[in-house]
Amino acid sequence: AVLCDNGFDVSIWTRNALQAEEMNTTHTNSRYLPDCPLPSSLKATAVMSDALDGAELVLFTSPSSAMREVAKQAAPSLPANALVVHATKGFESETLNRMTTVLSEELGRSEDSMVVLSGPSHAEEVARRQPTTVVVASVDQSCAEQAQDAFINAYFRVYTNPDVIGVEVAGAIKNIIALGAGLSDGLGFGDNAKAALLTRGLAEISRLGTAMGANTLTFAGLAGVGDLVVTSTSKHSRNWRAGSMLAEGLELEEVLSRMGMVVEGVRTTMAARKLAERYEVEMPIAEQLYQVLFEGCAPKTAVGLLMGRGRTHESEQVAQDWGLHQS
Ligand SMILES: NC(=O)C1=CN([C@@H]2O[C@H](COP(=O)(O)OP(=O)(O)OC[C@H]3O[C@@H](n4cnc5c(N)ncnc54)[C@H](O)[C@@H]3O)[C@@H](O)[C@H]2O)C=CC1
Ligand SMILES: O=C(CO)COP(=O)(O)O
Repeated sequence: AVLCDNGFDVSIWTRNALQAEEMNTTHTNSRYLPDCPLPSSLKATAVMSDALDGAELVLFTSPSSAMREVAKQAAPSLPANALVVHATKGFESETLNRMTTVLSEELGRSEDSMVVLSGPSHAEEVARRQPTTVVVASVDQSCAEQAQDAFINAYFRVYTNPDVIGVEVAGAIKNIIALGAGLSDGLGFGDNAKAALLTRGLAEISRLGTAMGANTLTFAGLAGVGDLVVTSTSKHSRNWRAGSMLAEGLELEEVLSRMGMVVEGVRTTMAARKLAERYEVEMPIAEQLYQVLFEGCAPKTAVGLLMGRGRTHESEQVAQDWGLHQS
């Protein structure tokens, strides 16, 4: 919708021909974005090569679990000079790769030319043209600027950032904390608990991201604290909603089937546990979410374990998490 508003000729690909027909005829997507009219100039197709024909910019937005499969299908028809951008928030479960790595492998392009678009941007609000700010990150500044030029407009403000690792890690891990925020709210805990979860959650994001090579400052920006806040507090957030349903005592499978849309934080919790081990960082909130999601731990027990952790000294921890040296 943003690219249509900016005057581009936009084709959207879906594997579902009926959905393509609905988008072309009634200009709606009732299954995934109800009550949001789509631009009448948007063309939908279930034929990948038609969607990619002559494309100058290709935006990949599948769930992380489908990124490799979708990129594989796109590769043969991808125009050589098309700018590749993605807006997916997660890791590949099997390899723990970030999405730019998956795209680079499948598309045979340099990872440095890939762009990631991230930040606090619920689709429901963007489609209604409500003010939204995002980041486009690429190692190649000219690629980031091309994406910035394409997307920026009066209601969609786009910042560039060279820190692809930081932007991708922040976008993925905040979903775990948002699940935790939904659980906390669902359990009836208050604003104090949520503030603690967000603050200590940001410390975990920063700790892992920095160990993976990110610039710590990215976590203070839109892709970091910005997206963490929106996903942990918005009524639109699927991760938050999934967390609040878990607090009601529903089984994970039941929650996912009721959601009917991707809840990236679930797979990301598994990935984060492995990444924490690989990079030797502590992620106590992610670990407790793992226990609740996959090991049958009662949410209240998990909260008790978090609250009862060994005593520590905040400024030393903050300095470490944010890569600062204390004098
Ligand atoms: N919805 C939002 O507001 C935002 C979502 N994101 C990210 O975008 C990604 C996608 O999220 P949503 O579109 O919201 O999810 P969704 O669950 O609403 O829609 C996913 C779409 O992908 C399709 N899909 C699933 N598996 C597929 C496969 N194997 N091959 C082809 N198509 C497949 C589904 O049919 C559906 O059309 C996620 O990583 C999410 O974190 C990022 C920013 C905002
Ligand atoms: O990343 C998002 C908003 O920036 C979307 O979050 P949910 O997947 O939890 O809806």
